[in-house]
Amino acid sequence: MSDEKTLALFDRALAGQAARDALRKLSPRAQWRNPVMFVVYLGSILTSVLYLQALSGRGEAPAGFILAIALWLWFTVLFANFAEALAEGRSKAQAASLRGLKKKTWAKKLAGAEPHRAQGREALRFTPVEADLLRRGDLVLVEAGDLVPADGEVVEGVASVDESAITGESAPVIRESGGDFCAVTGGTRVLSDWVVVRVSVNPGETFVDRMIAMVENASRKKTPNEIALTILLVGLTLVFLLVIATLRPFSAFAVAQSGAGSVVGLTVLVALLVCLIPTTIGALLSAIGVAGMSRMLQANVIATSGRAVEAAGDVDVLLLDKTGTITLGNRQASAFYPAEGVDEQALASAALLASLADETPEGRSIVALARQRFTALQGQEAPAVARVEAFSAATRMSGIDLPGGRTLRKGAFDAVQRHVQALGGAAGAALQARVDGVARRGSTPLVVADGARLLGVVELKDTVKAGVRERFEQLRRMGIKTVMITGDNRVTAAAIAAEAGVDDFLAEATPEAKLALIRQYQAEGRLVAMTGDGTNDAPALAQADVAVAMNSGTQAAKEAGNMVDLDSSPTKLIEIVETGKQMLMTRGALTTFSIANDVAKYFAIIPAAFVGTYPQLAALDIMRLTSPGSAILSAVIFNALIIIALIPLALRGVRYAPASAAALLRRNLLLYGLGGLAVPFAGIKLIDLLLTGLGLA
Ligand SMILES: Nc1ncnc2c1ncn2[C@@H]1O[C@H](COP(=O)(O)OP(=O)(O)OP(=O)(O)O)[C@@H](O)[C@H]1O
Ligand SMILES: [K+]
Ligand SMILES: [Mg+2]
Repeated sequence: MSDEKTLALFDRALAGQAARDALRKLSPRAQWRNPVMFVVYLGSILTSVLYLQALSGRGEAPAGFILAIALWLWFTVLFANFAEALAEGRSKAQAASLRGLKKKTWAKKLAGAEPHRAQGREALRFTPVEADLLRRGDLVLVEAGDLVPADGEVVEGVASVDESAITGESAPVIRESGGDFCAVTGGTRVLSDWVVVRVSVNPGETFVDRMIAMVENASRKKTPNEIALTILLVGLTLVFLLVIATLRPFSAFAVAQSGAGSVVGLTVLVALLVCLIPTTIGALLSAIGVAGMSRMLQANVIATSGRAVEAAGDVDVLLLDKTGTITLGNRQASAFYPAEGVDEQALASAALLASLADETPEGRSIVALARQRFTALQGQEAPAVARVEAFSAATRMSGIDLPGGRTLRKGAFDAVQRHVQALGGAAGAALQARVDGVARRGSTPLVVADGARLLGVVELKDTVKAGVRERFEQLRRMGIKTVMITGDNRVTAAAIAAEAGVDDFLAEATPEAKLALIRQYQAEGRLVAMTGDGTNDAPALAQADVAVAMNSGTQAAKEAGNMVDLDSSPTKLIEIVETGKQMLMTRGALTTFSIANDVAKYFAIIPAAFVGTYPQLAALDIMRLTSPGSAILSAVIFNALIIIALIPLALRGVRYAPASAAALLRRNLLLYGLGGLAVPFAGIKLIDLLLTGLGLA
């Protein structure tokens, strides 16, 4: 995404909108959602009523004092609303720039919903329709220069697509049918060739729409950590409510004010309550959550649940796919190794036949290599095929059956061996050495069988991505274990794992094995994160705590995940984990600050309110504030202003450096704990001096 998304913290237009929204949120229904601030809200109403009462009663001094308290309580509520509205406004602005993709475009809708194996472009008949009339399952033709009219999957053809509208990367990407890179996003542009796309979502149900709805707080459910914290805050609030209620008869301050006791006394108690309950974190909690979500959006990740963002902060096991995540992924055939007594061309020809109907990148690369090495195979057309066996992660094999019973297969050695033995053939132990030789280089060996005969091995080269090793180092420092998962054989997996520097790996993994591994880690109480793009990843993505589906992946993978990475870059998982950690740390830091800064108010309000009855409380009056009234008013004013002062920190998040959790906790407790204790003393004293200077004390 382009950089306009990194909005200025107090973007003027957004601040204005947030101020208006803050007033709109004054409705009881909206206020009720935040229990701590709801108490302040009730306090504001109560003191406003008390002010009116004082107006009609004797002695005007208390009325002015009560009005000041009431106003600053209303400000406290408004500042809290403003913080939440500002965070939501920023996220909406970001999400809206994503929604900007939905340009009004036309679509070339094909008749029928099944991709007829067209004999090329001219066989395709289409009718132009409005893009937002398309429905899930429709087939559309997208040609070079066309905008992709809706999110979908390529079911026919290969094309290069410019996804810069969502990734900011102008380098075109290949989107093709059959592989794990088959998804296209509405609003991106096809640059070359043509593809038939099956629309995968109805308008309004795209991930962007779901993100916008969630950000608009309509569907942003509170996350477990937030719920736990809210329960703590509500508990604290109730404790102070009880304390204040029992203090009612003792507030001699009221009595000291000769007779206006009940009205002013009650006001003082409300002021005391608001200053003692955790309003600072209560006011910012929601803003911190929304800001965390929008930081995810800044990383081009659409989180479909707040819980996923938070879980990202607690993740301690990362499952990474080998092909396409740790390695570049477009594994290419690089050599044919015929078995004893088989000539290379026979091997190449069988491998070619077994791959003519194979849409995977591996299959295509075998056809290309065979044709490039043996011109005789150039013209070889697909024979009359009785049955195509498509590749699946379960069988780890693919091929064709010819009429007359001849079967051609290619795939993982163990899988093809079982296939050949089932046909009564030999296990081909002689090939084992060749297979291991290829695998030890980190390449994937595909064994080819013609009927019950093993013809030899095809080498599929793959390379580990640059920078992967350092990223895994960084994750280890954050206490996160990396595990490589691959359907590939053990020897290849071990070679790649050693080169990439992962902590552990699972080879010959079937989708069930991946699922079982996640469950096993979760049973040990760990939170598991994984990225996936293929349909075979769907069950595992559904099970993982943080499941990032590639935007280029299949719809099934995206539905199963709880995050979508628009850049489809598998190492994005690391950034996601860091953003999640940062959000949890920010929440912890501000909670610490909030609790700490409430302590100082004891020294400001308690002596002021009760020194009449208990003269020995004067010992607490270390701030030497001007008068009981100004002490209480200064505390209430500080209690409101500190919310505004902490909004930038809540939105930007605390500075995050990958270090061990213990070190980070110590730093935050010192900084925000001691800071929280000290700042209010200075703040309240300053306000008191200001009030005195203004003759308002
Ligand atoms: N098109 C294909 N035809 C036949 N066999 C294949 C094909 N593609 C892969 N294989 C075999 O199936 C095995 C499993 O493939 P799968 O895609 O599940 O895992 P992978 O791509 O090797 O690794 P990863 O799980 O990281 O994607 C491969 O290691 C290879 O031996
Ligand atoms: K408070
Ligand atoms: Mg794969």
